[in-house]
Amino acid sequence: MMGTMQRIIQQEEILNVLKPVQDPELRRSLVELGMIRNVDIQGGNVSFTLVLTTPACPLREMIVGDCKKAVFAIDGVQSVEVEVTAETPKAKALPDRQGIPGVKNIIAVSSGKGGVGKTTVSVNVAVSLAQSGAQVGILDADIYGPNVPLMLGLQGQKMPVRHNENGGEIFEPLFNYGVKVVSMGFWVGEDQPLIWRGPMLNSAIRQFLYQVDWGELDYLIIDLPPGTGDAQLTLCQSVPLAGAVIVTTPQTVALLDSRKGLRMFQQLGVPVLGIVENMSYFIPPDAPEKKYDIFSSGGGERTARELGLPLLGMLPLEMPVREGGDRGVPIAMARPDSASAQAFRKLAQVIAGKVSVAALT
Ligand SMILES: Nc1ncnc2c1ncn2[C@@H]1O[C@H](COP(=O)(O)OP(=O)(O)OP(=O)(O)O)[C@@H](O)[C@H]1O
Repeated sequence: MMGTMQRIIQQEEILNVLKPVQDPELRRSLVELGMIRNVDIQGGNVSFTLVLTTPACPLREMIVGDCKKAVFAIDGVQSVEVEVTAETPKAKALPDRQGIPGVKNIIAVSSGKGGVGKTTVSVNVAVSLAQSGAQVGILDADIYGPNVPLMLGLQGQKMPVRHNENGGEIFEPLFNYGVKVVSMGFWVGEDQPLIWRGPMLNSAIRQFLYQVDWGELDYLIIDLPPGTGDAQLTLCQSVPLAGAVIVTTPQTVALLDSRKGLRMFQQLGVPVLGIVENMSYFIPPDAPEKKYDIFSSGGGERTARELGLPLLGMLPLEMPVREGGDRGVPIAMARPDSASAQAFRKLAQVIAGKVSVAALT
């Protein structure tokens, strides 16, 4: 450009305009949280890295937009390039709980009664988190009906075992759709009836938590058995849970049962992230634009309000969800554009967001 001197933009200016931009969930400055890194200025071209607190950040686009707007306000800026990465924070330690080395956040998925879709939610949330780029594991602790192997296409497989230098057994998780998987089903066979009681149950659960080579995980999802029995107690008292999610359907009975679950978590000092309403409405396969409230509407919302918990998500009842489960290809994987897959993805983001906020505040 003839005659005009190009203004030199300083790194300081970039950080100054970014300082007022907040992480909307944490309500704190991105700069102060250390989320802005590697600021680089080449003439009028600015680039930097935005380090989110979870790869499944629900507000990614909004934060990037806010950052760009702030930087473009500086005189002389011609382009802004934002590279987005994530570093998931580790859940807070809890007294008398033993964490799993390398595992940052352990999230329990529970339900008051069976058949409400707890396993379906666990596997689809796990797959959605993995799709976002997170490192994810799932522990199928539903000792009475371990369905995770079936739903993740790993039925009939066995977990490899190796021995450490002291001769102790170390289990290797299986792996599919980006998720490390451990299930009671890999150990005893899915159709083998087993009565788990007292010390045997406790030691089996502890083995699956602490004798598995989980590696580095951002999220370990635990699919709990339904109800509030011994297995649930052992799990909640062993590991420092980042939070529990309660899955319910809109029916009144299911809702009543959720209340018991909530009380159990509260008594054990486990933070409850909120309620998930599954089978909220039916989407017919021949008319995907329609919605039918089969089990009445607003139940999940009402319960969430009564229990003082957030409603984390409402999931449709759709035939491909069940078919995907039976075929061993979760809907989040098989049909990522379907209404259900989108609802699972959104749910996974909401859970990840809440877990990160809890870890950092
Ligand atoms: N949103 C949905 N749409 C269609 N089918 C669903 C949905 N959620 C769950 N199902 C189906 O309902 C059945 C029960 O679901 P699932 O096994 O996930 O429940 P659960 O609560 O884990 O049961 P349990 O713990 O008693 O074994 C499965 O066949 C599953 O595919």
